[in-house]
Amino acid sequence: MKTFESLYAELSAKAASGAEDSLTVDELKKGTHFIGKKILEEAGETWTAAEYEGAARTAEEMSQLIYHLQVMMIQKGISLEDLYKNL
Ligand SMILES: N=c1c2ncn([C@@H]3O[C@H](COP(=O)(O)OP(=O)(O)OP(=O)(O)O)[C@@H](O)[C@H]3O)c2ncn1[C@@H]1O[C@H](COP(=O)(O)O)[C@@H](O)[C@H]1O
Repeated sequence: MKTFESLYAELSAKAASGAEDSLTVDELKKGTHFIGKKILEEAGETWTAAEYEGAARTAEEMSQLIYHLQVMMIQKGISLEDLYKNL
């Protein structure tokens, strides 16, 4: 099972490697505007799931939101420490 930290490390490694089969690498190439739209999309889907679809579906959408947030972190050079100091 992955954690927030292990996923961030995995995505950072994917970004550094430029792996051609990586959706993360693809998304980073599409840039900030695209990633931002995904964050909005997944945030909305999280809200909808929370209203109408139960905990399991909400957790699934939250996981996708966290993923795209992490892609944006990497895109903008934001470290875990940069994030944690603001929590
Ligand atoms: N956790 C995720 C993850 N969550 C979401 N996504 C991306 O988001 C897509 C699914 O959500 P979308 O909204 O785009 O697609 P959808 O079918 O509309 O799904 P819903 O929005 O309806 O829920 C996937 O096709 C991925 O592009 C993810 N892609 C990757 N990961 C993790 O990142 C790791 C690295 O992935 P790669 O970079 O592709 O190797 C993987 O091992 C996973 O653990």
